[in-house]
This record gives sequence, structure tokens and C-alpha cells, in this order.
Amino acid sequence: MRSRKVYSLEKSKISESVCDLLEKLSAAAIKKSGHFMVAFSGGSLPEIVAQGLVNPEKKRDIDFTKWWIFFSDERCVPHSSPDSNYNLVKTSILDKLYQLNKDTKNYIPKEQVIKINSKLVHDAELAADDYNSQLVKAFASRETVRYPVFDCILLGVGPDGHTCSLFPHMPQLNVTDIWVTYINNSPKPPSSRITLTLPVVNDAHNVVFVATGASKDTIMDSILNKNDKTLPSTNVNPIRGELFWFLDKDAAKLVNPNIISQL
Ligand SMILES: O=C(O)[C@H](O)[C@@H](O)[C@H](O)[C@H](O)COP(=O)(O)O
Repeated sequence: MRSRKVYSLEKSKISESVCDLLEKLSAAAIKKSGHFMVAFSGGSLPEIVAQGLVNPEKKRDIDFTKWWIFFSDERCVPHSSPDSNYNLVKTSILDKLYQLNKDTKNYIPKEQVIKINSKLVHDAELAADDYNSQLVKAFASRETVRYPVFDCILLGVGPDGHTCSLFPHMPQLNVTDIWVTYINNSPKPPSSRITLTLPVVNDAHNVVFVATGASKDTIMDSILNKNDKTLPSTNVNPIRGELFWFLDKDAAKLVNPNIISQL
């Protein structure tokens, strides 16, 4: 891992700070390769990013036409379901971005939002294979390596240390021969999901965790202080990339102050 930065911020500062970083990473990626390949998790993350990204009071200097949106994990539900991470990102970010920038057309083209195949949500294994093929197609023009290299993967962390849909003591954490795998007994409902595998996450140029709330203080102690490798989030260490943790004060309460970076 090139570097790890752990930030502990007032909750009100989290969205803006994460999006300041996204603005920087986006500009660098677009300059280097012509696009910004970013994967979103579900949970609280999309709303947190939305507050800083599609804010009429603070327009971002971002060329959204060059963004490609992927999902770090996705539930095997219809796109219209309230449980769909695509639906969450669409309603919290994509639709608002369209409304904010429809005059300038500075929004993400629909064909650059790579979502689960809604015809396959009845079969998580087929859906995972299909998403894997979609990744191959999307990254074909860029990649000569074994894995797709995302410019940024945005992750949340569960109170049990899961991230994406990689859960403690479940076999998906050890899958290394494919880019996307599936689970049908997720401890966090809904039970059927597809997820990026750990090697893909660790091949990203940048991985950004966002964790807020007192419910995350104990797990943050296990991940950052105790380095508990049974927890999927502890195993996220980008091989050539940068790792960022954005914590609010509640989630960072038990974290050793010596590992906290200053923004
Ligand atoms: O689809 C999902 O459920 C998410 O991708 C999941 O991995 C989430 O990121 C964590 O459960 C944290 O969720 P919160 O940020 O809401 O606690």
C-alpha cells in the first residue's frame, strides 16, 4: 500500500471532505486516462457523498461526462426496489446531478452507469457472472493487467467489519480467481447479493472508506488499532494504491490518536 490516511472529522465536514478528495482524484484520472472509474457501496455512503457532490451552493469543478459509475456490491433486487444500491445512487446522486446540470449537460451518461442485470436478479450466480462480463467490457480499453483497476472505490464498513458484501468468516472473502462473486446468505439483508472480490478492491488506485456514528467505534478499534485480519475491512490494503478512512468523531472515538492524519 502506497499510503494510508485516517481522518477524524466533525460529522458536518465529512461530505465536503470526501468530495474534495473525489474532485482531486477525478481531475487526475481524467487527465491521465480520459475517464474516472468509480465504484459506490450502498448503505449510508451515497447520501453522504451526495451532500457534497450535488450541492447547488458549492458547484464542483468536475467533468461528470467522463465518470463511469460501478457498484462495489449490489443486492439481487429489481432496480426500482428501495433495497437497490443502484436505485439509491440514482435517486441521491444521478437524478439530482441531471437536474443541477441539465443546461450544461455536465452529468453522467446513462450508458456509463454499470448496473446489475435486472433480468438476472433471481439468480445471484448468473448476475455475478454477468456483472463480471460488464466489467471486462468497460475496462477492456484500459486494462492489460489481470484485474480491472478502479480509479476510486468508495466503501462503507458494517458493525461486524464487513465491506462490499464480503462478510467475516464467509467464503467470498477468499475468492481470488474472479472479479465479481455472489452470496445467497448475507448476514445483512437482503440475503442475495453480488460483490467485487478483495483482489479487485486491493488493485484500485484509491480506496475511500466512510464510517460515521457511535455504532462503528468498536469495529474501528478492531480494524485500525488491533488490525484484526478476520475482518474483511482490515484486509483492504491497496497494493499500489492509496487508502483513505474518513471517520466522524463518534466512529473514531476509540481509534489511537497516533494514527489519525490531519487534513
Ligand atoms: O450494500 C450494502 O449493504 C453496502 O455496500 C454495505 O457494505 C455497507 O457499505 C455497509 O453495510 C455499511 O453500511 P452503513 O454505512 O449504512 O453503516
